[in-house]
Amino acid sequence: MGTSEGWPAPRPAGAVNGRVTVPGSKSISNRALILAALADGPSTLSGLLAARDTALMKAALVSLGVGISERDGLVTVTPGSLKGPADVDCGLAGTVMRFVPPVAALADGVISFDGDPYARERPMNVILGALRTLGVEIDDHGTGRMPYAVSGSGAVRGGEVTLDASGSSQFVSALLLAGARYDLGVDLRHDGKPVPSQPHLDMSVAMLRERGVAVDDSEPNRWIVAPGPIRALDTVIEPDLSNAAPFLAAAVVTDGSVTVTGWPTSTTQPGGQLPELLSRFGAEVLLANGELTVRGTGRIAAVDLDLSEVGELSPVLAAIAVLADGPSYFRGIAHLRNHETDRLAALETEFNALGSDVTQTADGLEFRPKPLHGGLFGTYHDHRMAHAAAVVGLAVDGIAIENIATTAKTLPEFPELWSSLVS
Ligand SMILES: O=C(O)C1=C[C@@H](OP(=O)(O)O)[C@@H](O)[C@H](O)C1
Ligand SMILES: C=C(OP(=O)(O)O)C(=O)O
Repeated sequence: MGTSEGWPAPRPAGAVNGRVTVPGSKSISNRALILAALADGPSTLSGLLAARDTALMKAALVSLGVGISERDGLVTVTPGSLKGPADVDCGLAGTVMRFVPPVAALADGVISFDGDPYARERPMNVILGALRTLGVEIDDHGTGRMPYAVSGSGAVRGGEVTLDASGSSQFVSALLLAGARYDLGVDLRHDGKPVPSQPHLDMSVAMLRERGVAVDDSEPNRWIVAPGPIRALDTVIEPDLSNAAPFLAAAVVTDGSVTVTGWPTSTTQPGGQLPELLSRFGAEVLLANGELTVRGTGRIAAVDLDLSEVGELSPVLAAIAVLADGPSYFRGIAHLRNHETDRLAALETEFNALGSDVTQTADGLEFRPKPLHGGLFGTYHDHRMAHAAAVVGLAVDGIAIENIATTAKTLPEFPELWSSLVS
């Protein structure tokens, strides 16, 4: 697996038909870990994702003094008194680099943060600036980027802060998740272009409320988190619906039928929009008995989609769009330039290298489908670029995926799950 020539993407002879079960949601897992670490007692988490991003989150919390133990697939988190010094490796995980500094601010001591080389390119200035306004001392050598150190004094004043979260919803989520533990809570206002990824904001608010925290989000672009305890909660993590996307896309691009088990009846995950999005591409979708089935219909329809709420689905949806029967447009995703890589540039470059005609716009992508040929698809340390390559590889001979191991960020089993579904 993963030679210098890349991982040969499976190219099935016919339709892909099958069932798949995907592991726990990255976004819910890392929120559950943070909230359990800040809670008023131990919490047991079932179905927690085991992947690089969650391993980094667990290691970060343990280094701050939180107890985490695992038995029979259950993870028990026992809050401890948060202390430095500690070094936190963020890898390339937005949820670690954004969500942990507001927790580190509650520790007593200096907590230093660094990560993968590209992590230093991902914007942090908004969250670091907001934390300073809330009374936290941070040294980032004046860069607004990694590496940085948070000097905690064991408590954070909190209170009012205005920030521009148009670059990432994670700036807001980060402050909401820790905010109840600040002396004054937080009263957060967004001022700027729209905040992307509304489902992820709803996820943060819902998970806080489930743990007894009072959050007022009734006014647009304002979130008030009351100070108070975060209740410990034993919980079951939903499957990662964004990681289900490539498997469902396999049905769309091969005229097959794929069922994902354990589909929640209601969810705050952006993947909850997949049934609607995939039907826009012409697929038939059936959500019944806790399973989602997607069937290809012999036609991949061109689309014009605003993906601002569901940006992380864009790479896989782009792999469908390059195979569609006409030009497609993705809008509202300028912030993807701040993800694991500049995803707009990466998708444009890699699909065009296969013969497509994809162009970046100010806030999205335009696709003019062309016959594609094989080649080595670069992934830029981005799990979802690898997923996109695997999807297009179902329909085009000779696609190889560079560094398939990058899928370990959120789904280490991807190569095996993919091969067993599509081969
Ligand atoms: O809060 C979260 O768990 C996430 C929020 C989103 O970030 P952006 O708002 O930066 O896109 C999403 O893309 C990311 O994969 C996970
Ligand atoms: C943007 C993503 O990740 P992160 O949590 O690192 O921001 C993603 O998983 O698509």
